[in-house]
Amino acid sequence: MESKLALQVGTTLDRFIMRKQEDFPFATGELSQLLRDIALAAKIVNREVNHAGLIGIGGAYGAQNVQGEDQQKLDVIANIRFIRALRNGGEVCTIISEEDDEMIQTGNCKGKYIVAMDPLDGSSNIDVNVSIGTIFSIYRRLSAFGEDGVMNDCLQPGTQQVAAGYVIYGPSTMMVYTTGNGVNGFTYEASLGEFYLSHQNIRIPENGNIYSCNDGNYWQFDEGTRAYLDYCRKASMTARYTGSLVGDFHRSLLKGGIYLYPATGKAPNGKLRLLYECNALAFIAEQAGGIATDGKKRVLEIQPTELHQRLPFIIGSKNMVEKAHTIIQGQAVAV
Ligand SMILES: O=P(O)(O)OC[C@H]1O[C@](O)(COP(=O)(O)O)[C@@H](O)[C@@H]1O
Ligand SMILES: [Mg+2]
Ligand SMILES: [Mg+2]
Repeated sequence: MESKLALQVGTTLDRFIMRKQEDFPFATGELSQLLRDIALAAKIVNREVNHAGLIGIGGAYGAQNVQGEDQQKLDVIANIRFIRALRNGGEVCTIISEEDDEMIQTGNCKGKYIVAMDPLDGSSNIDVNVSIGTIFSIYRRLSAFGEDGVMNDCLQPGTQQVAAGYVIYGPSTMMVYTTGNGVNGFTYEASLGEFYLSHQNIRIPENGNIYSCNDGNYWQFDEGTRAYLDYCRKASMTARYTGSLVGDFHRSLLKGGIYLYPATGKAPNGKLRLLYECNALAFIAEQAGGIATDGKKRVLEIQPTELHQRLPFIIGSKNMVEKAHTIIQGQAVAV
């Protein structure tokens, strides 16, 4: 048995998963296999994202999803790829997807896990070659084996996640995830078809100088949020907003920063979805030393009531999110 040396940068994702499994004497390998299934689907979607313009899979699909958003072809293709990989992998009994109104039963009644996913995040950026992503949350089922998963299995608070992560399809493709023991990032080497450990034990800087928010909504935000954005400007902080949650969060994770998608007149409950966008990133942020809230409450403690529920979202460096709270809640004035 190979000695328990620290895992080196350049370790394959497969080996990393295997080695981490050894840390759990009672682990039975299903979660490890599920993480591999997600990585497999990510490799396929990565290829399609890279070639979208060449093989005519850019652009609109011509239908709307349950959110009333126009689906892009890649939203639908990524959804199919991930569902297929999770179904064939056999570890998942039920899937919640941004692109499907209802729970998706995979038929794997012995499957231990529930996956909530945003198959393609940042859809408005697909055709303009800006980073996009996939977001996933993994829960253990609560209901008895042998049956399909039920709504209760799917409406668990974020604190119950056993693993969560995202894939970013950008200048390089990376998979970043946590199983509750820190956050690690793997970069995809397409010519070898492997993800390699490139960012070990990621810690989000407690402070940063970058704020990320769709400023075009400024006059739709409440007074507190406007006061915080005024503070960011007066403090000459740097504004960065790509319009892809995964891309904007990934930058904050590595460099420090804060991302906000507050409630607006158009989206009074916020735009982002608790089950398959915010819970996963909140788990990652907290595991990396950051904070994620709905402006008041810790996202992970929110009890979900609907599959596609939305919430206002603030996430990022600890001191920056705390500062935002004090200004937004009117306990401090902008400088
Ligand atoms: O265009 P807006 O209103 O700024 O919204 C951008 C936000 O919406 C999203 O695109 C929503 O995610 P989807 O693309 O998965 O629907 C986020 O990635 C992004 O942060
Ligand atoms: Mg999304
Ligand atoms: Mg999406």
